[in-house]
Formats: sequence, structure tokens, C-alpha cells
Amino acid sequence: MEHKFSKEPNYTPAILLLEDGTVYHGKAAGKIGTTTGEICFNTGMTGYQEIFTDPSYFGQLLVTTNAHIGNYGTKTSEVESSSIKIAGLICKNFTIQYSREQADDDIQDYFEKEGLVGISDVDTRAIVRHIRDKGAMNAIISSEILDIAALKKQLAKVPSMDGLELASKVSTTEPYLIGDPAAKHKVAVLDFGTKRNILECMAERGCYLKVFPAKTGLAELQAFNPDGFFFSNGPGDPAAMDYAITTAKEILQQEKPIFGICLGHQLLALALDIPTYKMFNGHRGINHPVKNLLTGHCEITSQNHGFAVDPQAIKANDQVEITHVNLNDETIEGIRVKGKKAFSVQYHPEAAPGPHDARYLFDDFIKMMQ
Ligand SMILES: NC(=O)CC[C@H](N)C(=O)O
Repeated sequence: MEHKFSKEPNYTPAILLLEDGTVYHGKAAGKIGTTTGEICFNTGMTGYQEIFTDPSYFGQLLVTTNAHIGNYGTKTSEVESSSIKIAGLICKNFTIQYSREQADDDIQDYFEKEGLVGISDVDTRAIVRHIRDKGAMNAIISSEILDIAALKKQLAKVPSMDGLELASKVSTTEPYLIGDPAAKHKVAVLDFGTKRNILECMAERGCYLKVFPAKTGLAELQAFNPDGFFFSNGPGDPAAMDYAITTAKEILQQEKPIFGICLGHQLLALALDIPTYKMFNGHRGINHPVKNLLTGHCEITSQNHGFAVDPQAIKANDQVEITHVNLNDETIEGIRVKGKKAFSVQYHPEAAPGPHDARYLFDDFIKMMQ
């Protein structure tokens, strides 16, 4: 096994500037450059590469509360999509020294190849406390421009996540197939930025999947003759996705099983005229407790979202039932449509990484197609 311990440590200074003017000084991590996006934090203690490649993070600067990034290297197979999707990384310790036999690369090489700009050696606990008090906001990281006034100018041009349509930017451009063509169930997947492990959870349960670009209309989806429809996770504001809300409404008329995860859950709600809202701070981590109201059981879940569905609108809507709630803040975690085979969850039952408590939801979807 080749360790790259001999590499010179990188001491290029870097700056993180938040929209409210707060400045943090640290060291460059990854590519030397400048990057912008909405700052958010994930509290997961493992699975950094899966997080970096999760398309739902597109347009976001990620703060990892796990103090060590890079210590188990990177591996080409441990990805949720074909490339890094976060817009930048903010971490405490960024190390090129990894101690995993199976790793393919160190994190610095990986970031350089993927063109990702980051900052390390900043007080991530202080940053998290700051954004937890002040709410979601935009930020800029730079290891090439160290002039605050110039960075402020560039940051001012970054659009707010509220109202931003991003799913079509990470969706597949061409349809593709996954699984065994002879499998029992055919699922039409609307790809708004799907995580690979979600598709695998369905394929390994006997589904043959056709994954379609975000803007595919009903006729093309129907041509696959699916037994069920799946609405994927993805980045951006669901309310800005008129095209997907229209298609979801049409799919609801088909009387075929529907399953939605995260952005897909929000789109199912919007198709039922339940609005979404931007949260003060999102949920991102792998230990979020959720109560299943149908069974009374609690499950520990993996989450990554900054928007949520409006609880009051659901309570006023006699078509929809709440199936899951978050035990930390009582936000809506799952819904189902009364009298139809359609349900969705705000969290990530594939949990890659994370606890597998919620994988039964894939089995529920399969049962619905039987
Ligand atoms: N993981 C997701 O699908 C995220 C959905 C949406 N972009 C949000 O932030 O709430």
C-alpha cells in the first residue's frame, strides 16, 4: 500500500466570508481558487465522500462537524453520483494521510482532480453555532483572493437558495436503465439528482428501473409501461420546479404506486397543493429521530434537506395523511395520499451512510406494486 506521507503540507492561507460579514481565516484545502454557495452543516461522523457526491448538495458549501476529513482516503466506488457535487468544503482537519488499505486516493488529489475548493483549520464548532443562530445564508471561500472587500462584492452576486431551480442541472441528460430487465417490477424514476444508493435499494429488491431526465413528460414515462413511479431527491427549491409539479400531478391521476424521497417528497406535497417553505436551518446528519405514526416506532434516520412541507396545509388537506414526524422539531417527515398508493418521506431511507432503520420503506413500495 502506497502512503503519500511524504507530501509537503499545504499552508496556503484561505478565507471564509459569510453573507453577514463574519470572516474566518484558515488554510486552503483542495484546489486553489474561489467558490460560493449557501453554507450548511452536516453532523455525520462518517461517509464524507458520499456526502460530497450527493447531488442534493449542489450549490452548497458544506461544513463538516466531524473534525477529521481525509483520514480514510477516498474510493472511486464510494460515491452517490459521478462527481463531487458540493460547491466547497469547510472543515477542521484536512489530512492527506489516510490509513485504509482499500482507499484509491488521498483527499487532496481527489479534490484537485475534481476541482473542489475548500478551507480547513477553521473553528467549525463556532461556524456551526453561528449559522444555527443566524440561519441559512450564502458564503464565499477563497484561497486566491484574500481581500475582504473584493470577496464581499463577489458574494453579493450569489443568488439565494430560496426560489432557485437546480435539479435540472444535476439530472441525467439521457434516460438509462438499471437492474435486471426480467425483474418483477418496472419503476420509472424521475431523476432530480438521485443518489445512486437509492436506485440500488430498489434494484436489489427486484426492480428494473428506467431513470429519466428531470423534465421528462408523462407520455415518455408511460412508454416504459412502469408498475410504479419514483420521485428522487435533489438540490434547490422544490417550489421553483413548475415542470415537475405538473408532471407529478399528472402521475397522481394514473392510480399507480408513487414513492418520493426528500425533494421527491416535497414535489408530491406540492402536487397536492401543499406548499413548502425554507427552513431556518436544515437537517443534515445521520442521527435524526423520526416517529412512524402508523406503527408508533421511532427510527433513526439520515437527512439532508433545507426545505420542508407546511404542516398546517397538510392538516387542512383531507386528501393527505401525516405518517412520520421529526422528534426533534416536529417537522413533517412523511405523508401518504388517502385512497391512493402514493407516499413519501423527507428523510433518506437508503441511508448511505447511516442507520438502516428506514429501509422497510423500499419494501413497502415493492408491496404496493404487487
Ligand atoms: N436531499 C434532498 O432531496 C433535498 C431537497 C431540497 N433540495 C431541500 O434542501 O430540502
